Amino acid sequence: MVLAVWLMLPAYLPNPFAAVFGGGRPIDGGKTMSDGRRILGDGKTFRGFFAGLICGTLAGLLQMRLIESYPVILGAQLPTFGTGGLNTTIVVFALAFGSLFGDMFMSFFKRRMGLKRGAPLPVVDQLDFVMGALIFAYLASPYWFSEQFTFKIILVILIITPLLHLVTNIIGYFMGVKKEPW
Ligand SMILES: CC(C)=CCC/C(C)=C/CC/C(C)=C/CC/C(C)=C/COC[C@@H](COP(=O)(O)O)OC/C=C(\C)CC/C=C(\C)CC/C=C(\C)CCC=C(C)C
Ligand SMILES: Nc1ccn([C@@H]2O[C@H](COP(=O)(O)OP(=O)(O)OP(=O)(O)O)[C@@H](O)[C@H]2O)c(=O)n1
Ligand SMILES: [Mg+2]
Repeated sequence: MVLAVWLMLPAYLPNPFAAVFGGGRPIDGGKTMSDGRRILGDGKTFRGFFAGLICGTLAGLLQMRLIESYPVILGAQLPTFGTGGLNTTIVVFALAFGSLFGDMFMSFFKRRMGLKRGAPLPVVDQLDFVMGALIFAYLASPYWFSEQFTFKIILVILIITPLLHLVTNIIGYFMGVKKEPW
């Protein structure tokens, strides 16, 4: 489980940071589509996107520094991101970007379904950013991705993420960062 969380941290962290620092100008500019509904909604802002992207990428680069001193945590040999050098930065960036993109991508469909901003869509809300992160991480480094994201690791991610998402959202709700605890 530690491996799964380690690999996903650059994808996990953007969303809470987007929630903390989000707000201001919405990415869709307030525009609606032919169905009369917003393209993305007020829950997707430039500030949240870039704050999440920067924090997620920095987290991954920090992990690369941490691994130099602590290559093993809780008995698990920690993997590096990517194949080294620039590819490492590209993979970390891809995990953070994919996480935020996946979240936005599903917000688009939530609006098309007539769901208001903040309305829950169970399973989708918990896994949209995971799908985005995995797709972009694969595109960034197919070889590294297939080495690290084994079937078992992906299964663990699909099981623990809804749990982590729920707990984090509840924490965020009580912190006043989220309007809803989901
Ligand atoms: C171990 C268990 C069951 C729970 C631990 C939960 C935990 C460590 C939470 C971290 C605390 C935290 C980051 C609080 C932030 C509160 C906040 C600002 C929330 C607002 O954002 C909530 C939400 C917004 O995204 P949304 O658009 O999808 O609604 O964020 C969604 C949450 C995620 C995308 C997943 C976040 C997961 C983490 C931050 C995992 C952090 C894990 C660790 C620090 C290591 C834990 C170690 C092990 C071995 C589990
Ligand atoms: N790119 C982003 C993503 C998130 N957020 C902030 O983080 C909060 C939580 O994100 P999320 O739950 O995904 O947004 P919702 O408000 O639930 O909107 P949606 O129904 O589109 O998911 C948002 O309300 C918003 O304040 C942001 O500003 N910019
Ligand atoms: Mg939401």
